[in-house]
Amino acid sequence: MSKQMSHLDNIPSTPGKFKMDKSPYIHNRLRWHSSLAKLTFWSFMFLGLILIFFFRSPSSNPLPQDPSRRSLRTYNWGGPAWEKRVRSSARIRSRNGISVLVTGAAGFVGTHVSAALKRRGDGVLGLDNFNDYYDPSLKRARQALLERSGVFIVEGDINDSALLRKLFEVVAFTHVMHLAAQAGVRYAMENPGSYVHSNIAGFVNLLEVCKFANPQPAIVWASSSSVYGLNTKVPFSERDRTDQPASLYAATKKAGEEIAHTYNHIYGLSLTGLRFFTVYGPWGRPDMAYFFFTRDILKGKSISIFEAANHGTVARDFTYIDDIVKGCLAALDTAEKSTGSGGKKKGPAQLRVFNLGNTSPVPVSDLVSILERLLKVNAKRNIMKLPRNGDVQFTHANISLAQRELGYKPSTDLQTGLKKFVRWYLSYYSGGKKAAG
Ligand SMILES: O=C(O)[C@H]1O[C@H](OP(=O)(O)OP(=O)(O)OC[C@H]2O[C@@H](n3ccc(=O)[nH]c3=O)[C@H](O)[C@@H]2O)[C@H](O)[C@@H](O)[C@@H]1O
Repeated sequence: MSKQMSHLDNIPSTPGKFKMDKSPYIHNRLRWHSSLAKLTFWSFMFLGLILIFFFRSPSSNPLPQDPSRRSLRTYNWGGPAWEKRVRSSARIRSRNGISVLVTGAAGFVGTHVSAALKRRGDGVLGLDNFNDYYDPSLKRARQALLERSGVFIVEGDINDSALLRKLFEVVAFTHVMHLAAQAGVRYAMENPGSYVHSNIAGFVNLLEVCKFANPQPAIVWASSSSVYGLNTKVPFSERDRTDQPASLYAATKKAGEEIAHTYNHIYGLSLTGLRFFTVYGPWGRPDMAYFFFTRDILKGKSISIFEAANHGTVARDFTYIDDIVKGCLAALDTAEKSTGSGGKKKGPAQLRVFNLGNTSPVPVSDLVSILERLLKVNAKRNIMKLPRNGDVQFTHANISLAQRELGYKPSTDLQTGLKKFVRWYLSYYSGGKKAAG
């Protein structure tokens, strides 16, 4: 090795600069050639090893922190007992009921929608990968809640085509309520890959399986108010432009809407996208401001309240979960059948997008004041400039289309909704004994 190294040291880095005349090896060409051959051989070996390492090592992934990758672990599914649970959970128990595959069923909206469907006698089967974007024990608690009402959640990823095909083999779902997604606006800067994985690749995979299903299901799925991006005209209407997203999250939801158009156009899938406006309530998401503000106020930790340039107000059209659930069920109930079969379109199919908001934006500082009153604790407010990490200054929904077509009529104001949230929060975390994720 040391011998080779000495040769290596003597080989010029740029062959053009190699002056043969002055080389001490000029009289020993044979030895030099054999050394060169050895060097080439070892260089190739070395390169090969590097390549093997690069392609096999998990750290070669450009997004090593991607938590959704953990969801790619293999899940146990299949077998007669498993199929029996799937069938039983998806069995329709009321006249004119529907059978719905709910993706993201252990998520916030997914749990509430699954429970509501089950209550009215529809067949419901959940699917969730239980990733750890936020405290998975909260997802497990939601799962236990659903389990008690007879909803089985299959553990698996929407990117797993074999699993999805199997589910459609076992149950002829009439509808899919697609809520599995990588949520959160700010986290997209930390982990862009997880948004592409779930919101784009996962959605396409689901649509691919749905297009071949016989019968094809009607699909209702979660888009987002964030597609309105940097728009300044309020309230936001479905007819407004959606081509200036402020976050990768928003861009993936916008992409989802375009993908939905394509699958509707080519394969006759009936598709309804719901643009949710900052949904909150009991069993909510710990990554959302109202949730972690509550946790931090109770802990006496300071909270960051964003404001726009020149002390501009940052506001959200906060929408209570029960109103959102009603909108979701109405979207399922008014969804027309898909028209294709065997992967082929037979005729035009329904394609819809609706705003599901509350129509009354509330400044974030008012949200904090309401929480202070409900918690009877003063918040330590740290007013901060709105960071440029995906947040938009305000959202405000025009819901006349959803009102007309879905009978959607939100009825919970922020004060009432937060009261219900706080009651749940205090009982779930039993006075702060359990740490909120
Ligand atoms: O409506 C939507 O489409 C989106 O609503 C929420 O996104 P966001 O409205 O940003 O909700 P939060 O993250 O809970 O933020 C609420 C408000 O609090 C503000 N905020 C957030 C964090 C913080 O530390 N301080 C603060 O003032 C934000 O700027 C925002 O105005 C969800 O997180 C998204 O998944 C969803 O798609």
